[in-house]
Amino acid sequence: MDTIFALATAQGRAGVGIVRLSGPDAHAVAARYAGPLPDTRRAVRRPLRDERGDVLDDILLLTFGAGASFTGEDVAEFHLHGSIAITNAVLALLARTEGCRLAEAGEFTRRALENGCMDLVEVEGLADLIDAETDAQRRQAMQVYSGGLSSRTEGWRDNLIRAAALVEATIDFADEEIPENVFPEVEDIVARLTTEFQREAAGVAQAERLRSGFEVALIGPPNAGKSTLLNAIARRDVAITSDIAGTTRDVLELRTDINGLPVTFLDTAGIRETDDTVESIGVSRARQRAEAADLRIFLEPIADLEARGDDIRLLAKSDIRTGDGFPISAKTGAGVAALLDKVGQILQGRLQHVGAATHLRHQIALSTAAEYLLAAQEDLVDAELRAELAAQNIRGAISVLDTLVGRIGVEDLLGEIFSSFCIGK
Ligand SMILES: Nc1nc2c(ncn2[C@@H]2O[C@H](COP(=O)(O)OP(=O)(O)OP(=O)(O)O)[C@@H](O)[C@H]2O)c(=O)[nH]1
Ligand SMILES: [K+]
Ligand SMILES: [Mg+2]
Repeated sequence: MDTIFALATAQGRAGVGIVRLSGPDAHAVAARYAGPLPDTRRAVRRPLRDERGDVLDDILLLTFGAGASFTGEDVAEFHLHGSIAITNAVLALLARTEGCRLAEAGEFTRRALENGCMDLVEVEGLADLIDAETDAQRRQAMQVYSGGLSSRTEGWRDNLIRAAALVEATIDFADEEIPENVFPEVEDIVARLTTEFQREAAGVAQAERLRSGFEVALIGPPNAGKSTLLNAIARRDVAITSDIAGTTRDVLELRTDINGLPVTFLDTAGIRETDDTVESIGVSRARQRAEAADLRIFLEPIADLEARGDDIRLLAKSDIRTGDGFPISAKTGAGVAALLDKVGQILQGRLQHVGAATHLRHQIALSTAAEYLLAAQEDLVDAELRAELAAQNIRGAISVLDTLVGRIGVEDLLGEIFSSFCIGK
């Protein structure tokens, strides 16, 4: 097994830069360049010298023992002054060191997984945590990372193992007398978990949206004030505005954070019939993006674009108009904060159905497990005759749960999961 190393902190100039080593030689290499090792988990200040004895930096040295580190292996950390020259010199020194090599993307985490320090779901949670940009994203990632789904899965698995064992007992003892009728309990477990898996799977779509960010489209005819509203939301001049109808052609994206939710507002071309080739491309893009968005804000109704459930209908330019709709004046700013609150509330409301499952991979696994259990429910209708099939289907659901947490079939999934990791994680 190689000893791997990488810069664990971000590239570039910073107060501190941390180089992490993991593997069988991690401690020996640390001792060779930074003097005698302190006890594990005790930080000491040391000169870090290259092979000629030249001091590269004055560092904080920290070690972790195998079995009590992030990767499960011996680990050493060099806390360097975060200068580009220092980190480069230290990385070059380690690259020249026999038995050491630069880690691949995600390799530290992969070792943690292989050594049983984390399961697959926790690895996904860690990736989400590192990618999190808003508070709600951080909370969701933290819940996955800290094992919410993993422990739920453990519980489900225990229940299903019991259900399968009960059914199998009726097969094994078929000729003898069975002490009691076990099927009501089995039916109960299977029915309960079917519902639970379906409910969990249904929440994933919105959890995915929270990770990728919600899109909210500003829609209306030309000159309705969409671009002026976008600028008011941004509090700066993002979009060109004018009293000329057809000013906006491309879709403009504005990333915002509304009460911890990642929300991208889309300013779009005013929707109308037009002979102008470029404008008509803009209009069809506006329609497409409006269709796909999580929420639409209509500055004025559009005849052939139906508003859906939560979509918001504005009374735009409320400083010069009266009528129905949520009053907004992008010009004076009146109503803009209230509109953002409303958008935040609507999107937050959609997250209430998010459970412990948050990735498409979880959704697929839980839906598949639910299908096995539905089949088992059918078998149980005729339990005396079809006990064997019922047991098989319950076992099928168990093995899907095992794949979910990476107990089996991990290799197939690793490439995909680790593709999102950076070097040093
Ligand atoms: N009085 C008033 N005028 C506004 C308001 N919002 C926009 N306007 C004016 O309405 C005109 C059109 O504004 P835009 O923001 O360019 O409208 P748009 O919907 O983006 O137009 P297109 O990009 O052409 O589809 C400009 O002259 C704005 O100054 C408002 O709240 N009050
Ligand atoms: K305009
Ligand atoms: Mg515009």
